[in-house]
Amino acid sequence: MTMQVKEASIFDHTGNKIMTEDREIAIIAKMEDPKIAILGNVVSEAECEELIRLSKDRVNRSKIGSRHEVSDIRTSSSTFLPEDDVTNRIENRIAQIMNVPVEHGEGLHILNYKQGQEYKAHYDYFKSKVRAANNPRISTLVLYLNDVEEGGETYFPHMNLSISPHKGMGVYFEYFYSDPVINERTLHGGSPVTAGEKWAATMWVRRKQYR
Ligand SMILES: O=C(O)CCC(=O)C(=O)O
Ligand SMILES: [Fe+2]
Repeated sequence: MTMQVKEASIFDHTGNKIMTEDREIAIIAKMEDPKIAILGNVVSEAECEELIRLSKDRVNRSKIGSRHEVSDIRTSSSTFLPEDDVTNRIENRIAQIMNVPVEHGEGLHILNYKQGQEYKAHYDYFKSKVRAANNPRISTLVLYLNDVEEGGETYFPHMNLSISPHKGMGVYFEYFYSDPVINERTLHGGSPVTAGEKWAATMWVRRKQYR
Protein backbone atom coordinates (compact mmCIF):
# COMPACT_ATOMS: atom_id res chain seq x y z
CA MET A 1 0.00 0.00 0.00
CA THR A 2 1.35 3.47 -0.80
CA MET A 3 0.41 6.24 1.56
CA GLN A 4 -0.38 9.83 0.76
CA VAL A 5 2.51 11.87 2.14
CA LYS A 6 2.56 15.65 2.41
CA GLU A 7 6.26 16.03 3.17
CA ALA A 8 9.22 13.70 2.85
CA SER A 9 10.48 12.35 6.13
CA ILE A 10 13.87 11.55 7.61
CA PHE A 11 12.87 7.97 8.40
CA ASP A 12 12.83 6.60 4.86
CA HIS A 13 12.55 2.85 5.51
CA THR A 14 10.07 0.92 3.43
CA GLY A 15 8.76 -2.61 3.89
CA ASN A 16 8.37 -4.45 7.16
CA LYS A 17 11.92 -4.46 8.50
CA ILE A 18 15.08 -2.42 8.92
CA MET A 19 18.36 -4.27 8.46
CA THR A 20 20.93 -2.62 10.68
CA GLU A 21 24.52 -3.86 10.92
CA ASP A 22 23.79 -6.12 13.86
CA ARG A 23 20.04 -6.57 14.17
CA GLU A 24 16.83 -6.88 12.17
CA ILE A 25 14.25 -4.39 13.41
CA ALA A 26 10.54 -4.96 12.78
CA ILE A 27 8.37 -2.13 11.48
CA ILE A 28 5.08 -2.97 13.17
CA ALA A 29 3.06 0.12 12.26
CA LYS A 30 3.61 3.56 10.82
CA MET A 31 1.73 6.70 9.97
CA GLU A 32 2.57 9.86 8.03
CA ASP A 33 2.46 13.61 8.63
CA PRO A 34 3.97 13.31 11.17
CA LYS A 35 5.80 10.05 10.67
CA ILE A 36 5.29 7.87 13.72
CA ALA A 37 6.61 4.31 13.58
CA ILE A 38 6.13 1.51 16.09
CA LEU A 39 9.20 -0.73 16.05
CA GLY A 40 9.81 -4.23 17.38
CA ASN A 41 12.97 -6.11 18.30
CA VAL A 42 15.01 -2.91 18.61
CA VAL A 43 17.02 -4.12 21.61
CA SER A 44 17.43 -7.62 23.08
CA GLU A 45 16.22 -8.64 26.53
CA ALA A 46 19.84 -8.81 27.69
CA GLU A 47 20.50 -5.27 26.39
CA CYS A 48 17.38 -3.95 28.17
CA GLU A 49 18.54 -5.53 31.41
CA GLU A 50 22.07 -4.19 30.98
CA LEU A 51 20.82 -0.62 30.35
CA ILE A 52 18.67 -0.79 33.49
CA ARG A 53 21.58 -2.21 35.51
CA LEU A 54 23.90 0.58 34.31
CA SER A 55 21.30 3.23 35.21
CA LYS A 56 20.03 1.97 38.57
CA ASP A 57 22.52 3.89 40.69
CA ARG A 58 22.69 6.91 38.39
CA VAL A 59 19.11 8.07 37.97
CA ASN A 60 18.15 11.40 39.51
CA ARG A 61 14.92 13.32 39.53
CA SER A 62 14.34 14.51 35.93
CA LYS A 63 14.79 18.16 35.10
CA ILE A 64 13.19 20.03 32.25
CA GLY A 65 13.81 23.10 30.15
CA SER A 66 16.89 25.23 29.61
CA ARG A 67 17.02 26.12 33.32
CA HIS A 68 16.92 22.44 34.31
CA GLU A 69 14.20 22.79 36.89
CA VAL A 70 12.39 20.05 38.79
CA SER A 71 8.76 20.17 37.67
CA ASP A 72 5.43 18.39 37.99
CA ILE A 73 5.44 18.02 34.21
CA ARG A 74 8.02 15.26 34.52
CA THR A 75 8.05 13.29 37.74
CA SER A 76 10.28 10.42 36.60
CA SER A 77 13.97 9.97 37.37
CA SER A 78 16.56 9.93 34.61
CA THR A 79 20.20 9.91 33.57
CA PHE A 80 22.35 10.15 30.46
CA LEU A 81 24.48 7.01 30.12
CA PRO A 82 28.22 7.32 29.47
CA GLU A 83 29.81 5.70 26.43
CA ASP A 84 30.70 2.03 26.75
CA ASP A 85 30.46 -1.11 24.60
CA VAL A 86 26.74 -1.65 25.11
CA THR A 87 25.69 1.97 24.73
CA ASN A 88 27.93 2.40 21.66
CA ARG A 89 26.46 -0.68 20.01
CA ILE A 90 22.90 0.43 20.70
CA GLU A 91 23.55 4.05 19.66
CA ASN A 92 25.04 2.91 16.34
CA ARG A 93 22.00 0.74 15.70
CA ILE A 94 19.66 3.59 16.63
CA ALA A 95 21.51 5.92 14.22
CA GLN A 96 20.80 3.50 11.36
CA ILE A 97 17.15 3.26 12.37
CA MET A 98 16.78 7.04 12.66
CA ASN A 99 18.80 7.56 9.48
CA VAL A 100 20.99 10.27 11.00
CA PRO A 101 24.72 10.04 11.91
CA VAL A 102 25.35 8.87 15.47
CA GLU A 103 27.15 12.17 16.30
CA HIS A 104 23.84 14.00 15.87
CA GLY A 105 22.32 12.09 18.80
CA GLU A 106 22.31 13.46 22.33
CA GLY A 107 23.16 10.06 23.82
CA LEU A 108 20.99 7.48 25.56
CA HIS A 109 18.75 9.08 28.15
CA ILE A 110 17.34 6.52 30.59
CA LEU A 111 14.03 7.18 32.32
CA ASN A 112 12.57 5.42 35.33
CA TYR A 113 8.93 5.97 36.31
CA LYS A 114 7.69 4.53 39.59
CA GLN A 115 4.01 3.98 40.27
CA GLY A 116 2.12 7.28 39.87
CA GLN A 117 4.93 8.98 37.93
CA GLU A 118 4.42 10.41 34.46
CA TYR A 119 5.70 12.82 31.82
CA LYS A 120 2.89 15.18 30.88
CA ALA A 121 2.23 16.06 27.24
CA HIS A 122 5.08 18.08 25.74
CA TYR A 123 7.06 18.72 22.56
CA ASP A 124 10.60 17.43 22.23
CA TYR A 125 11.62 20.31 19.97
CA PHE A 126 12.84 23.56 21.48
CA LYS A 127 10.55 26.54 21.83
CA SER A 128 13.48 28.89 22.36
CA LYS A 129 14.28 30.49 18.99
CA VAL A 130 17.98 30.67 19.83
CA ARG A 131 18.42 27.02 20.77
CA ALA A 132 16.22 25.88 17.89
CA ALA A 133 18.11 27.96 15.36
CA ASN A 134 21.53 26.82 16.56
CA ASN A 135 20.93 23.12 16.30
CA PRO A 136 17.31 22.01 16.58
CA ARG A 137 16.06 18.61 17.64
CA ILE A 138 14.51 16.85 14.67
CA SER A 139 13.46 13.37 15.83
CA THR A 140 13.02 11.05 18.82
CA LEU A 141 13.18 7.33 19.50
CA VAL A 142 11.72 6.06 22.77
CA LEU A 143 12.68 2.48 23.68
CA TYR A 144 10.89 0.40 26.28
CA LEU A 145 13.24 -1.53 28.52
CA ASN A 146 10.69 -3.51 30.53
CA ASP A 147 7.11 -4.75 30.45
CA VAL A 148 5.00 -2.39 32.52
CA GLU A 149 2.34 -4.09 34.60
CA GLU A 150 -0.19 -1.30 33.98
CA GLY A 151 -0.13 2.22 32.49
CA GLY A 152 2.93 4.08 31.23
CA GLU A 153 1.70 4.37 27.64
CA THR A 154 3.31 6.90 25.31
CA TYR A 155 0.38 8.96 24.02
CA PHE A 156 -0.12 11.50 21.24
CA PRO A 157 -3.25 13.46 22.19
CA HIS A 158 -3.64 15.18 18.79
CA MET A 159 -3.41 11.85 17.01
CA ASN A 160 -5.65 9.87 19.40
CA LEU A 161 -2.79 7.41 19.58
CA SER A 162 -1.43 5.53 22.56
CA ILE A 163 1.36 2.94 22.61
CA SER A 164 1.76 0.41 25.40
CA PRO A 165 5.31 -0.21 26.55
CA HIS A 166 6.68 -3.67 25.74
CA LYS A 167 10.23 -4.72 26.49
CA GLY A 168 12.54 -4.27 23.46
CA MET A 169 10.02 -2.27 21.40
CA GLY A 170 10.14 1.40 20.54
CA VAL A 171 8.30 4.35 19.07
CA TYR A 172 9.92 6.72 16.59
CA PHE A 173 8.63 10.15 15.59
CA GLU A 174 9.97 13.29 13.90
CA TYR A 175 9.13 16.97 13.89
CA PHE A 176 11.29 18.75 11.34
CA TYR A 177 8.58 19.43 8.80
CA SER A 178 8.39 22.82 7.14
CA ASP A 179 4.69 22.95 8.03
CA PRO A 180 4.57 23.76 11.78
CA VAL A 181 1.09 22.26 12.01
CA ILE A 182 2.56 18.81 11.33
CA ASN A 183 5.25 19.31 14.00
CA GLU A 184 2.64 20.37 16.54
CA ARG A 185 0.87 17.04 16.10
CA THR A 186 3.84 15.36 17.80
CA LEU A 187 2.67 16.58 21.21
CA HIS A 188 3.15 13.49 23.39
CA GLY A 189 3.57 12.28 26.95
CA GLY A 190 4.19 9.25 29.10
CA SER A 191 0.98 8.45 30.98
CA PRO A 192 1.15 7.61 34.69
CA VAL A 193 2.36 4.15 35.62
CA THR A 194 -0.53 2.66 37.57
CA ALA A 195 1.09 -0.65 38.58
CA GLY A 196 4.72 -1.72 38.58
CA GLU A 197 7.41 0.57 37.20
CA LYS A 198 8.58 1.67 33.76
CA TRP A 199 12.08 1.86 32.32
CA ALA A 200 12.58 3.61 28.98
CA ALA A 201 15.47 5.01 26.95
CA THR A 202 15.12 8.11 24.79
CA MET A 203 17.35 9.25 21.93
CA TRP A 204 16.84 12.84 20.82
CA VAL A 205 18.52 13.71 17.54
CA ARG A 206 19.77 17.10 16.29
CA ARG A 207 19.86 18.61 12.83
CA LYS A 208 23.64 19.06 13.03
CA GLN A 209 26.46 17.25 14.77
CA TYR A 210 26.08 17.45 18.55
CA ARG A 211 28.92 15.30 19.91
O1 LIG B 1 8.17 7.78 28.59
C1 LIG B 1 7.61 7.98 27.51
O2 LIG B 1 6.79 7.18 27.06
C2 LIG B 1 7.88 9.23 26.74
C3 LIG B 1 9.24 9.83 27.02
C4 LIG B 1 9.44 11.14 26.33
O3 LIG B 1 8.53 11.73 25.82
C5 LIG B 1 10.77 11.76 26.27
O4 LIG B 1 11.72 11.20 26.87
O5 LIG B 1 10.91 12.81 25.62
FE1 LIG C 1 9.23 13.52 24.75
